[in-house]
Amino acid sequence: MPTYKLTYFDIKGLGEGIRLILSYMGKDFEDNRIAFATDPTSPWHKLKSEFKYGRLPVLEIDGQPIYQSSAICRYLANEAGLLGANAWENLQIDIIAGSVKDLAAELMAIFRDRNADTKVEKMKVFKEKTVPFYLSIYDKTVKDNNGYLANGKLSWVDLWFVGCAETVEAVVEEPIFDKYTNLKALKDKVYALPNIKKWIDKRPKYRF
Ligand SMILES: N[C@@H](CCC(=O)N[C@@H](CS)C(=O)NCC(=O)O)C(=O)O
Repeated sequence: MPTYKLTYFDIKGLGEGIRLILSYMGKDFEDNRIAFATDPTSPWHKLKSEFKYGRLPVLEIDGQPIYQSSAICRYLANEAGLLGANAWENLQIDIIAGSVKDLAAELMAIFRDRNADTKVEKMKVFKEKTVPFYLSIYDKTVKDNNGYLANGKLSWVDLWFVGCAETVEAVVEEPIFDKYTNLKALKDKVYALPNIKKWIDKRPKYRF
């Protein structure tokens, strides 16, 4: 039985989908969390150079580090049975995953902004334009895809999206899942999966 150690920040963000997939697989994993802070004086900045790409999440499998959230998800999904059935189906999953990363990157850019004024302005644009742009696409996609983001069935991108979207919801301080009802149904369905429900019940509570 391989050992799993996930190092990420004490947020959901790009790491929660990995926690959800490992939970779905019924794997025990070490949930190593680092205080989320982006300023140069934070503890993370002392640790950053210890990680090959200076970014998290990093998953260690039997001590072997692997990088890039979506690559990690895809790797685990192979064993979890959460990939598409063929190259075309995997393409549909990757298209959604790539766009979720674009959304996450926009949010990270705001976190990294050291100018208080531009930060407020960028957050306003994120909340009023960026989030509705992506979420209305995903909501319609779920509606047209039998209740899932790709291929009309559960895949790793559903789990990864739900984890990221919870962070977005907390950051914009608006109940986005109430507004986008197809996404709310997707989240409820994912959280009702028995192993995931166990994780949700025991996971640490963080603001985002
Ligand atoms: N492409 C990477 C992006 C990782 C990334 O940007 N992680 C952010 C947190 S969500 C991070 O490590 N930020 C800290 C930093 O850049 O110093 C992935 O998908 O894993």
